[in-house]
Amino acid sequence: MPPEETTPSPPRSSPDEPGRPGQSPPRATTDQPHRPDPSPAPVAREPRWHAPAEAATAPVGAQSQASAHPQASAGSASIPNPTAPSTDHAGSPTHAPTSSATAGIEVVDVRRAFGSVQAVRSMTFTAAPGSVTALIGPNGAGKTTLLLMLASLLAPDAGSIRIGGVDPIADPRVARRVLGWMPDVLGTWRTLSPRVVLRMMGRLHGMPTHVARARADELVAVVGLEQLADRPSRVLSRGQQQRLGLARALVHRPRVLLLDEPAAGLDPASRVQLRGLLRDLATDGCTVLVSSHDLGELDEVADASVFVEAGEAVSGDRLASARGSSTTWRIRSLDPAALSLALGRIGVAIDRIRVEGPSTTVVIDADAHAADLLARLVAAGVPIVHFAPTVGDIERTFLGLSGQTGAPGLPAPGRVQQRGGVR
Ligand SMILES: Nc1ncnc2c1ncn2[C@@H]1O[C@H](COP(=O)(O)OP(=O)(O)OP(=O)(O)O)[C@@H](O)[C@H]1O
Repeated sequence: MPPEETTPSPPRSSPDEPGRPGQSPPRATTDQPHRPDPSPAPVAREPRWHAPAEAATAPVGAQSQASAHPQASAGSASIPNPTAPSTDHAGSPTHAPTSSATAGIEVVDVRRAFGSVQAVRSMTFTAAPGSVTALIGPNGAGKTTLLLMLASLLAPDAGSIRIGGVDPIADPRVARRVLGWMPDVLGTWRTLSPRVVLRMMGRLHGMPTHVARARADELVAVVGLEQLADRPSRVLSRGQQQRLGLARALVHRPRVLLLDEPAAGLDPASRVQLRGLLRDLATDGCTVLVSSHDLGELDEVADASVFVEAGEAVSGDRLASARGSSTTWRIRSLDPAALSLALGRIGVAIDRIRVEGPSTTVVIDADAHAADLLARLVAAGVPIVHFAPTVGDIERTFLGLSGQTGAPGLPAPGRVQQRGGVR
């Protein structure tokens, strides 16, 4: 059983260890009882929370619904592949058998209602192994409901789900060996320390005591909780609880990782570290599906994205239209006057240019035109120090879907008047 279901009633906080607010068990999002957590699993070492900077800043791949682009990240060569055939602590196979063709997430026409509320209307998408897929949508779109169904904690009314080739509804015990689940709010034993919580999770996953102990020690370091590892969990801050929640999801080295708002409450440095960890896990072959409202974060880490609106995946046509044909680029130069002059000489239409403090923004129709403009500015001797879109692909698409542009005050890209040298 997951800790939130088996957690004994929390004792009162002692005076020297005051409990933190908001540490009650997770919100009830289902109308069904949660099922037991996944069982055992194997393996060796782990990508670290303190990931290499280059992995943390890996560029975003092409963002497209229901497509994924496995992306190699630097600094991960020594990390073992969690999808490799594995054995249990006695040397016997423990993972559910999966083929590479079915190792990711497959969702076909999944539906779920709560009474008269159709939370998930019709969801179809895939998430590929070795990639981070973003799950994006406004409040109430159905993301958490979908994740609960993927995590085998909520039965769909209709449709088909495969997690690593396993049907989580028909075969939840096997599915739970494959998947790791990090809910948006951590439910845990408030009086137990993170180290003990992780040991218990290891034992619940079927690990022998000494293996569970070693795994807990390892994970405490992976998520950077060494200093608090032996304090009661109730003293953890929101961000520290997130770290423990992630460690808990990783205990059995899952091949599919489902994360609901994992960066909530994390400080900026921790967010960078989380991105590095997720990239490393994906590089190792893990299928990572992450729901978040932090579109900038997702733009940094995701290889693919699934946009959800009113319980449905947004169609490719709508996504293409939402992305629009133009992008606003931000340019900074050591010599702003030279930049303005050069933009005029190159023939950029005045209505596409906007000066915003030390930056200049320019609406440009295509990446190739942006590259051409940059080359011309450099050739003109303008000392450029920054040249990038004002928002990432995911954010631009989300804003397009919600009818907003990425740059307040600028016309919507699709409505920019077509004149001037750079489109
Ligand atoms: N247990 C429940 N009983 C009744 N309605 C529910 C239940 N869980 C979710 N809903 C409803 O289903 C819809 C989808 O909720 P869900 O939590 O999946 O959205 P979400 O996309 O995760 O939202 P958010 O981004 O705000 O977390 C909402 O209208 C919500 O009110």
